[in-house]
Amino acid sequence: MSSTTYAIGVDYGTQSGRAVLVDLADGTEVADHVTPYPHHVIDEKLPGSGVRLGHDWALQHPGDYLEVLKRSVPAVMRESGVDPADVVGLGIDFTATTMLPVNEAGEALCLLPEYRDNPHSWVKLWKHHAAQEEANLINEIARKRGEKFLARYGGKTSSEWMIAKIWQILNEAPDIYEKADRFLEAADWVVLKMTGSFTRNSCTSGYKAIWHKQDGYPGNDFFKALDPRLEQLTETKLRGGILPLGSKAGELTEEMAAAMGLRPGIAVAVGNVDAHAAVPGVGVVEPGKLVMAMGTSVCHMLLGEKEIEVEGMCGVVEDGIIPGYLGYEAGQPAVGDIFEWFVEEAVPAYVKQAAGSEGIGVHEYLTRLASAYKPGQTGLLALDWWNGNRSVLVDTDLTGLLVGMTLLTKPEEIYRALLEAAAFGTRKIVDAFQDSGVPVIELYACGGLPQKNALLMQIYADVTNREIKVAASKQTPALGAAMFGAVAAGRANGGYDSIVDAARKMARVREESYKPIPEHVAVYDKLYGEYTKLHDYFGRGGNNVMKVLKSIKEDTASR
Ligand SMILES: Nc1ncnc2c1ncn2[C@@H]1O[C@H](COP(=O)(O)OP(=O)(O)O)[C@@H](O)[C@H]1O
Ligand SMILES: O=C(CO)[C@@H](O)[C@@H](O)COP(=O)(O)O
Repeated sequence: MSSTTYAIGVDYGTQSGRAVLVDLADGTEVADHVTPYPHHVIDEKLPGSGVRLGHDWALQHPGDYLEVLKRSVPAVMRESGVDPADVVGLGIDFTATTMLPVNEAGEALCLLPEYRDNPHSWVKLWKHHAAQEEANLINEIARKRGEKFLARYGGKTSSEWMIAKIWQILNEAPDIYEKADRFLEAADWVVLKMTGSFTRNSCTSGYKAIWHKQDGYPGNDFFKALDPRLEQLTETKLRGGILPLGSKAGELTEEMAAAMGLRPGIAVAVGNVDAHAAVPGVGVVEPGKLVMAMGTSVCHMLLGEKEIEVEGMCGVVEDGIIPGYLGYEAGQPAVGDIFEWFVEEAVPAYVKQAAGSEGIGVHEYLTRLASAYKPGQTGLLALDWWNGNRSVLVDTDLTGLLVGMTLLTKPEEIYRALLEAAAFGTRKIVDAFQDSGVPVIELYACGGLPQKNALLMQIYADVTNREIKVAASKQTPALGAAMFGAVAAGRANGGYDSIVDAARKMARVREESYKPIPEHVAVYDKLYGEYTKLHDYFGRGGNNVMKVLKSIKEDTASR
């Protein structure tokens, strides 16, 4: 090993996985490579058999995750020319809960011929929302029993999480439930494949599987009250030691080292959630700084000193983001995805042609036109619920809304209203933390959107009335994951002894930031008042039209 050492971070997103090779002295990203998942998001039919999937389903192929390791890691090694002997650690971050059933050997059930035609044997992606009934029951039963864990999750658990997804498998495919030796987060499965060790990580367990550092999982009596067949779940199919972030899960096996072009025996850190890995990736290791990981969805992370109940937060987990602090998380389950929907499904042909003839993308074209409007000038207001609401209402059955259209409304005005709606959704989250006593002083942004859309970032600053600093890294979660890989290796092996040390040396924000413009803030305050009225009316039971429409739609489809 030379005096320059490196770690690799692998970031598993919704559409693709990305490996980044990082210089541990100063966080320089020496090389990166993206592998789009060959099977994409599977939401209509199973590959091979063509078995059709139900409404709100979203699956992935676990083999795609290994493809990322086998294609992207050798690619960064090749491109950089770095000697594998100088790579001391590797960390990964993942979407979550993205989970799968495995057999005793840790093999994914969907990769075995006898189970592959059953959709429940596949990886359920975080945005698989078909376990909403189970989630509703978990919340109702927990509330009735006075389970104290509910408060740690803002009063509700989500259909995106582990227990609801497991229970859906039990309800709809009891044979798959039976055959599953364990249910694993995909993050832990990939770590298992690299090291041969079964580990679970404190981040996904805490935020997504109702585990608590002091209290453990809810008791067997709670699971029995859900369904007697679930009574032993945490001792059986969820068994396994839960390790804190930065722990070494194991060492890279000979076989995987050969496939990845690395040295066997290097430290592999326990898995982490993508958004959470981004926090040290932007250099945030103290309270008061809300980190927004902005892409397909937006996740909001904040450190605090005390465990406080905040309405609709996704969770508060001790050591869940940075050891020594309570890590708070909230989120919006669609942001970039809403803009994508508009561009793909609702933009007239003339806009696409105009963008094409200028040689720019439709997002860029609409953003340029939308930038010419002042706040409030479109006369439009939207609710950002195209994929439900994660915080503060925690309800995946809510849907999108747009108010104020006239015969003169232009596509770019709608696009701007959608950007503003996303910012209003974030303001709800900021206000919920601030009003509950978890201060939000500054905002930090990372992910794809801050690099793609300056108008969006200015709107976020204006709507929240806070300065927004942007990560210097384009791959913040991967950088954070690499930092945890370096911590798993330890200083004696060329890494770091703590994530705080690693973040101080390796993370940076850009020099320029987005500052609120007072005239915009004033108009957005008024619009936010109207957003809040719509939000409460449609989201807090004043008018359940969104749910009624959904149920009529489902009844009609099943007839
Ligand atoms: N110029 C743009 N303005 C706003 N959104 C954009 C733009 N270009 C792409 N997007 C959206 O960004 C999202 C992808 O964000 P990114 O951070 O790259 O991905 P991921 O969340 O999968 O990591 C997509 O939903 C896409 O619609
Ligand atoms: O749920 C979480 C984090 O808690 C995310 O993994 C999920 O929203 C997916 O994030 P991305 O949009 O892929 O960045």
